[in-house]
Amino acid sequence: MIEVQDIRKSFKTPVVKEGRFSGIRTLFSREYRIKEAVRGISFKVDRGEFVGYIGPNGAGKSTTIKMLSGILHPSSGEVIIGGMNPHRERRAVVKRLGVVFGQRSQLWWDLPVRDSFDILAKMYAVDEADKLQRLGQFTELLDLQAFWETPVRKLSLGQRMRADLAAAMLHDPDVLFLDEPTIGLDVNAKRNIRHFLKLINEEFGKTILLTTHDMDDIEQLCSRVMVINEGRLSYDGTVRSLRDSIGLPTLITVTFRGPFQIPAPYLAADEDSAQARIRVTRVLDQSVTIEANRREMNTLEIVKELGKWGELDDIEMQDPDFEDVIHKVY
Ligand SMILES: Nc1ncnc2c1ncn2[C@@H]1O[C@H](COP(=O)(O)OP(=O)(O)OP(=O)(O)O)[C@@H](O)[C@H]1O
Repeated sequence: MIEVQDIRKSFKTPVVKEGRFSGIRTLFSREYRIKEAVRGISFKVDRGEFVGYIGPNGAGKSTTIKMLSGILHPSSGEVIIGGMNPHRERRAVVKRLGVVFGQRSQLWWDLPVRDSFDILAKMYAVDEADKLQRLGQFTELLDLQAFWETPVRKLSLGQRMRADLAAAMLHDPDVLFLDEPTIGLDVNAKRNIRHFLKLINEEFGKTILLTTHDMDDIEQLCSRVMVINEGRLSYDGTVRSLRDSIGLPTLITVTFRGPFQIPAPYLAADEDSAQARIRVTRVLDQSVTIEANRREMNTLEIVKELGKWGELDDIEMQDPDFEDVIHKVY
């Protein structure tokens, strides 16, 4: 559905002059700085995938999304969406794309929400019956009715984001590019947006590329995640294997039914010994909490080992916090 072949994007910006009349001198300066925002990225996204596209500030995420949606022209490389090039066949591609930039609305600021939808329906040549059918669906899913007649500038951020998402879906695109759709939202509003995104991916089969700084978005929505760092992809795979590859310890708390005995080497966790693959971090009555690295020992091995210490009654696992995993990747 999306094919990206070695895309690059450099920005040329004038070097800012210091001192008196700096503005005017910068304007007429011939000195430029080249910023390589995207430095050769390739990937494919299949129909129906929900892919997270993450990276630190300034990594090149928005620049990539802008190249994919045809807003920016790559300095080199090629983008193909649904078999078409977004620059050469802009009109046809735009019909198959929905784009949401969380920081900026595509709705008309001073007009009631309803009017923006009327304009968009005309722009995308959505016929009246389809428009009404989709609006009915979105109104129900995103509760648009409450602010249907309100000018966009008076909407809360959560309402505005719901309206923007519905607007991006009005022409029934196959592919959605979402750049920070949950930015600045409270817990409840985020949950509503995530619920909607999950639904349109799973029930309506939309292919979604999601940029976000909220790792809960990624964990709850994406099966696959791509990490961009300084303009290059540094990871492309499942969220699960990203966790595992980073090798942060999993916390496991076991409760023993009767007496139990922790072998001495596990308590005196010596980093170099083989036993250090399991480290006891807390003992409280019948429960023992250990840290183990699942890159070194799989779950079954860990449980087998713990079973030698006493009769197991209960076991609880806590994966490393995804924020911590990502912190290591960045
Ligand atoms: N129009 C532009 N002119 C010059 N430099 C630009 C332009 N757009 C982006 N850049 C630079 O390119 C780099 C990548 O920017 P981009 O907005 O793609 O990052 P990002 O990963 O989306 O960051 P963030 O998470 O902060 O939104 C940054 O150094 C940015 O300053």
